[in-house]
Amino acid sequence: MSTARKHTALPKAEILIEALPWLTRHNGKIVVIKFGGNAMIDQGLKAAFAQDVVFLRQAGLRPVVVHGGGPQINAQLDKQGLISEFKAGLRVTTPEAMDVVRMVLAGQVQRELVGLLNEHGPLAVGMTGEDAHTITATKHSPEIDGELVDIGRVGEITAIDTGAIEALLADGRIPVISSIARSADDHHVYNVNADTAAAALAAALGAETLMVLTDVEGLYADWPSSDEVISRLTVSELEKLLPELSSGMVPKMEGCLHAVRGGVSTARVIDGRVQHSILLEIFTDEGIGTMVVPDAQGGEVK
Ligand SMILES: Nc1ncnc2c1ncn2[C@@H]1O[C@H](COP(=O)(O)OP(=O)(O)O)[C@@H](O)[C@H]1O
Ligand SMILES: CC(=O)N[C@@H](CCC(=O)OP(=O)(O)O)C(=O)O
Repeated sequence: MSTARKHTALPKAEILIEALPWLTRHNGKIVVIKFGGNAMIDQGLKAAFAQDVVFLRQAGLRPVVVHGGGPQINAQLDKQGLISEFKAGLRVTTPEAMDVVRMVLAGQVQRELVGLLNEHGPLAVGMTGEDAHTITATKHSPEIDGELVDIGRVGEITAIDTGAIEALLADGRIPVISSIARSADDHHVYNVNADTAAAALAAALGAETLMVLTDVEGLYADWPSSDEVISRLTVSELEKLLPELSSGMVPKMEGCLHAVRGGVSTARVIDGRVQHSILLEIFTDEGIGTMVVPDAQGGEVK
């Protein structure tokens, strides 16, 4: 090799070596990555997301993707002249709306992500929570102002069967999961918030990390008046903060709490609008978003 080529290759070798302790520590670990519909802004970002996920897989981790699609569902409901309404942060899902949710999540968003991942090899396999009893739910009626409210076909998760996901992981695949559940009570399918589904899957799979990609930098301490991001907090600190949070952040942070309480080592909310945010989060010591850790590891609310 010429001296000039050695010179340009050396910084690249140093970058790879810097990642070695991290790669060694996380080898074989499951990482659940939730890609929010609001973070799927353009083709470039989606392609970079796919590259990051494939990179993790090729580096020896076992990524599982759970995707959202709220804005994409809104657009399709709009086209069909159906109303989009949210209560307690959840979509009021009539039987007609459920058909649209299922079509958009499983037939559109999931297919697109599977396609992007599979540009890198025969890796991704798409499924919904309906498949192989992966997610079972019962009808969810949230309490609003002290009253139980009927919001239609919205599911509350009652059981997770990780068998199909584990079989795919054992086969070296990347499962890409839509947040739709089957019901054990009736023959209907139910709409589950994708953050909630990702967190429940992370806990059930014994994942090392849950990463939630969204359209903000992380959890803001005093939203919307300030954009100061809380970089790290413990589950107890998060629990105290939960009642103050508003709509979009509620299922995300409840999910992070559930995941870490369920044994996941860290749950992170990161900015999916930043290209390669997954790799940035992993390869920078302090991370780029908000990290939720168990109480034993201590935190700081900034
Ligand atoms: N404390 C907070 N910190 C950050 N974002 C917040 C906070 N409270 C509410 N939000 C809102 O939550 C939104 C993210 O949730 P959501 O719209 O459901 O995204 P996604 O499609 O990624 O699930 C942000 O865009 C912001 O408007
Ligand atoms: C019950 C409920 O609200 N389900 C969500 C499922 C999709 C989702 O969660 O998408 P994001 O992650 O992009 O918000 C919905 O219908 O919008």
